[in-house]
Amino acid sequence: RVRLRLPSNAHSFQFEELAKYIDSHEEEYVEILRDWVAVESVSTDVQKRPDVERMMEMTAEKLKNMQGKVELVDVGQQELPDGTTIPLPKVVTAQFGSDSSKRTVCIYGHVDVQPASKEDGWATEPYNLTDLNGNLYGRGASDNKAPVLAWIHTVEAYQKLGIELPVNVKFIIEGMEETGSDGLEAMVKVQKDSFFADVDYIVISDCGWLSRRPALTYGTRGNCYFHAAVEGPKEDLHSGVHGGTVIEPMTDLIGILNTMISPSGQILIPGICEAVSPMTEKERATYESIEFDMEDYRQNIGVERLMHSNKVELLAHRWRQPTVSIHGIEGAFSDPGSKTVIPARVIAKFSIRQVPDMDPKEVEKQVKEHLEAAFAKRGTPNKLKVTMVLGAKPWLADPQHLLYEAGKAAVKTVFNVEPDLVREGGTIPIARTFQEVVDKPIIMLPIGGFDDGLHSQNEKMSRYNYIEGTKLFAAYLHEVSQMKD
Ligand SMILES: NCC(=O)N[C@@H](Cc1c[nH]cn1)C(=O)O
Ligand SMILES: [Zn+2]
Ligand SMILES: [Zn+2]
Repeated sequence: RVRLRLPSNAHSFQFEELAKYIDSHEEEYVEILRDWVAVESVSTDVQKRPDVERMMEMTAEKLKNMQGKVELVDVGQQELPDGTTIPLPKVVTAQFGSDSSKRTVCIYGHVDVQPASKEDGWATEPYNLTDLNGNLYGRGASDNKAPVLAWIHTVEAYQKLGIELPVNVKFIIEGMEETGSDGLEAMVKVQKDSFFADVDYIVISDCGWLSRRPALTYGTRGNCYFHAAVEGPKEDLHSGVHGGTVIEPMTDLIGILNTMISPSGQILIPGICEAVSPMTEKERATYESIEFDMEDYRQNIGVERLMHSNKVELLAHRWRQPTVSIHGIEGAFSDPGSKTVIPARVIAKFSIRQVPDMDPKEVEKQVKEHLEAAFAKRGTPNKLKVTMVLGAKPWLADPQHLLYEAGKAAVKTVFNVEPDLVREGGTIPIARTFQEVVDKPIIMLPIGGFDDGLHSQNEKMSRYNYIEGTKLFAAYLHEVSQMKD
């Protein structure tokens, strides 16, 4: 495609006007976030699938009302553990502008959320956006509904002010990110030469700052998610009547889970740590230069002691080392009160965050072999089945790329500081697919706060980050249009 090179003053940038418009629409932006948070679009719970579908419809509606070219793309069926299938939520795509003399930026985001209930220990109702002391509390507020809305409001602000968009903007918004972006990889492959054909850059705003300083993100960890099922008696048993006569599935399960990681956090599964690319001196120096207060971090997450006592080690273990996390056990008694039961079938859910140069296929083999050997050693008559349900690879970008220079300039415009260049411990499962299939540069441009409580109780988005973040996006589109490549 022949691209017309524009003189650098071709789009005189009206940042002040945009910022004023955004400020004056704050309450409207909060109200739409309230409507979005009210939708319990939990992708991990199939009972909530109608809510996820409704959320996708609402997203499409909003974009259609802005005269975008919008599609709700069918991405097929999800196979459930019992072998039945249900339709996956549709993926929303939208396009604003198709001027071949301009660059095209594709914004990715998601509008599904992690589960939440007041009983988990929330101070407020998780699906009722609560406005307290400058913070907007609600499930999905930061991850990822407010950032998606901030991008939509950015385009809307340009439109409403009659300022020409400096770049063409595309959106791809999904409703299954929190379970591993089911169906999206296949869709990206199918649409590589259609929807993605004219995309120059991909921008993702589904992560957070490291501190109060704005950040640009150049890496995410991947994730291999496992289910380990142990099956024993045909039904649950009374632990008084039968306890002492059967080898309990839960005892076996806890026993093998305990072989994966040492008390000090060392992964004990052979082959996992050996695959990790060693830290270079340059990387070490970069980590050393990052302003990060370990004590603030410790207090913020509320632990007595962190696993690492120096900043470089701590950041490395958040960003570029694997970790094993045990999330829960299905079939185990977990209600309040006491029940004297021997559960007949229990399924552990655990995951291992992935970093360069780990390979999920290898990890699957290593985990299965390790757990099966540990199980065999127990000499139990129970049955074990280990399944890897997600194998998402890590993503790493070149922070020297012009996209990051544009990010620095936009941060400077809005916040008048230099951003931190950071990596992210969490996973955006589709990031690596974008990198490999679409093969266009990606930047992660976060607006979430370091203390937003993603996936946790009392998740929030501050009004400050929501509004200033919208301005950041408005400035970023301008900076991308001005990049000299
Ligand atoms: N905001 C990104 C995020 O929270 N992603 C999830 C994705 C995931 C990984 N494994 C299963 N889902 C995360 O936990 O990192
Ligand atoms: Zn997210
Ligand atoms: Zn999330």
